[in-house]
Amino acid sequence: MAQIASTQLLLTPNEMGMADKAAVVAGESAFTLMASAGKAVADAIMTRWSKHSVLVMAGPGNNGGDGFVIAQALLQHGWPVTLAFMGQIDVMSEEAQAHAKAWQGEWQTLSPTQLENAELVVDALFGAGLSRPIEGVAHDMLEAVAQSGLPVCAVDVPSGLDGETGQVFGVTVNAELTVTFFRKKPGHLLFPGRGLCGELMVADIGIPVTVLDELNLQTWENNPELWYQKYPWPRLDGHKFHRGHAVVYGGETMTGASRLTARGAMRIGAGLVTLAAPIKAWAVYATALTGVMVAKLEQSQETEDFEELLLDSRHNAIAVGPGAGLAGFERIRTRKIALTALLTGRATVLDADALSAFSEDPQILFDAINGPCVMTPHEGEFMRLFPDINNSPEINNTPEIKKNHPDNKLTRARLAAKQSGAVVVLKGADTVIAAPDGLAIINSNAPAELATGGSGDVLTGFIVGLLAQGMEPFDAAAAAVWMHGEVGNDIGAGLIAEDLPDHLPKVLSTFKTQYFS
Ligand SMILES: NC(=O)C1=CN([C@@H]2O[C@H](COP(=O)(O)OP(=O)(O)OC[C@H]3O[C@@H](n4cnc5c(N)ncnc54)[C@H](OP(=O)(O)O)[C@@H]3O)[C@@H](O)[C@H]2O)[C@@H](O)CC1
Ligand SMILES: Nc1ncnc2c1ncn2[C@@H]1O[C@H](COP(=O)(O)OP(=O)(O)O)[C@@H](O)[C@H]1O
Ligand SMILES: [K+]
Repeated sequence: MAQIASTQLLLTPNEMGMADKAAVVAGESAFTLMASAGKAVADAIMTRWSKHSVLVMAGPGNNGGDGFVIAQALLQHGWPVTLAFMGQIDVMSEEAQAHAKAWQGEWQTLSPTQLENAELVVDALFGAGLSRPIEGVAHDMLEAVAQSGLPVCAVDVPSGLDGETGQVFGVTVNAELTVTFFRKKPGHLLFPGRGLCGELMVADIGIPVTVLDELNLQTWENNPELWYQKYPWPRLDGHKFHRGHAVVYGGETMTGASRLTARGAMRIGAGLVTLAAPIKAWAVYATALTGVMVAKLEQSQETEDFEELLLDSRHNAIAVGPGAGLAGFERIRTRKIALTALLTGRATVLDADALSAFSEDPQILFDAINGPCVMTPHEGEFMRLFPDINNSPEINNTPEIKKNHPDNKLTRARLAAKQSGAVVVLKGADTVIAAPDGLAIINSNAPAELATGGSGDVLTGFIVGLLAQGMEPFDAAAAAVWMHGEVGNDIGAGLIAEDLPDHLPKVLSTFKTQYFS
């Protein structure tokens, strides 16, 4: 995957530091890298804004070094520039000192009063080297910038934002534009970080792509580049059995949920979809569904009937959870149905009630996962199923506290995948898809309109539909999440879950034209 989609790789600040060092070892000069970084930001500023009175805030490390380059470039183009420095020049890196010496304007010491005459702020206080919450004058300054409402261009990250987790260390600013270098960082895509960066630009500063080979990177931003080659397009000589047969379990009360799942599975191309439902609700399903077949599960022997249905090995992918039921005895039935699905060893998606039904003893569920499995919890379901990951004092107190901090959504999803043996799709505005072996993808194309009842049920349908067509769980989950986001964008305002499956064909056509013609 790394070679196919190198542009989608995400580097933590630490990994970016390693890439930076490897580039220097490979013959790039640190001075030139910093010059290119600063120039890229200055160019972006001059493209976006007309000549304004600029305040460049330069911090004590190389982020501040970039600030000196930016200030000088803008000054040379006739912009009125004030440079506000915080730090000690003689302890800065050689390249930062060299660029600081090249600054031909006036120096000032960082202070909130400098905002009075500013029309635009360049934030080069802290970048990848942020190591603790911001305090003192830097804190006051960032707070004053935030309150001023002035437009901000952030260098690498808005200062205070942790590029690894997307969390804020004490205080930060809301940037209108963020220019980062070489590759994005997870913190640019994970909330709240994503909401603080404004428009995000990635500048090529001359770091050779070959440095990535040495880094064993495992995190990507979701994009078809990652999985389009494995996408199961219908074969010219194919028939419906080549496209798999998905089985969706439907409960007795919330019948809409599993119907959305079944329709999602059909639309994404499963050859056949059977919805298996308890007899009490059978008529509802049978009346409402046309292309989807409905199988009856007799009263008091639903699990046995479900098991029997699955004896047919053509039923190659199963979804359990949407509308499965948690009230009273339904909870036990949902558990049994989920375990029956997992026992077949066939590709299974577990969502919603199939996750919550195991909140008291999740290990029973994890022990049953021996085949390809995708779990799609939202935050609430995740908390119920993985309380250890969220609350364990061990996790909060390890030396790697930052990496394992519960606010690190990427780490939480990875730990959950490892613990359960399933691909975990931790949903939200910044959905993370993680595999038990540590590979992870952050999704970034989903619009807020997707936050509506039933939208997750459709996602489950997309995933099971791709699994039925033979896609591997990690790829199927990534592809489905991306399609879901694209469909959401396509529909836009007014979106309801029912629309999602029926708008998929348009998104699929665009995808097909782009990647397969
Ligand atoms: N990657 C690339 O390819 C390239 C990267 N480049 C640029 O380099 C940047 C990374 O530079 P960097 O490593 O020097 O870190 P940076 O963010 O400037 O801060 C470190 C300083 O801040 C201090 N400090 C930390 N936290 C603090 C706090 N809360 N409150 C107060 N102080 C605090 C810390 O002090 P210490 O922790 O050591 O006490 C240290 O002095 C990167 O973001 C990008 O802009 C480009 O130039 C070229 C190519
Ligand atoms: N603010 C948001 N921006 C983008 N996508 C979102 C947002 N909130 C939720 N989503 C997506 O919408 C879907 C909601 O799923 P879920 O919470 O299971 O809802 P339901 O159970 O009603 O189907 C998920 O795919 C999630 O990633
Ligand atoms: K910054």
